[in-house]
Amino acid sequence: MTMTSTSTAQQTTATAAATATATERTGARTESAAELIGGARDRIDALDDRIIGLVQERMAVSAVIQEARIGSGGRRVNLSREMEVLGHFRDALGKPGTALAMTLLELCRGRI
Ligand SMILES: O=C(O)C(=O)C[C@]1(C(=O)O)C=C[C@@H](O)C=C1
Repeated sequence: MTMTSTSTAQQTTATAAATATATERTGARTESAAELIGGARDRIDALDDRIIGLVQERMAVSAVIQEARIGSGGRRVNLSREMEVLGHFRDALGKPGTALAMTLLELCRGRI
């Protein structure tokens, strides 16, 4: 055997190492599944960046409303409006939607 040739045993070992790497990276047992998962994770990361940007935009708009209300002599919190927001998310996403909306409201106006 020359120094540059690769035995079947070495190839098998290399393939096993590649599969182990895919499993370590993604939990998948095949390289093709790991590639699909890697691409989908990139899409999720991009979606999460957009969601974070939308949450930050919502916080800024909410602050404008709260400052106008407080500046006019009113209170920061408007519970009837918060019930509408909670209902909107619950109708769209069910019970976890309510929890998500509560977290959004907490981010936008702090804890009551
Ligand atoms: O819609 C309002 O009046 C707001 O002040 C915005 C907002 C919200 O972030 O959705 C924040 C605080 C209020 O308690 C209710 C709702």
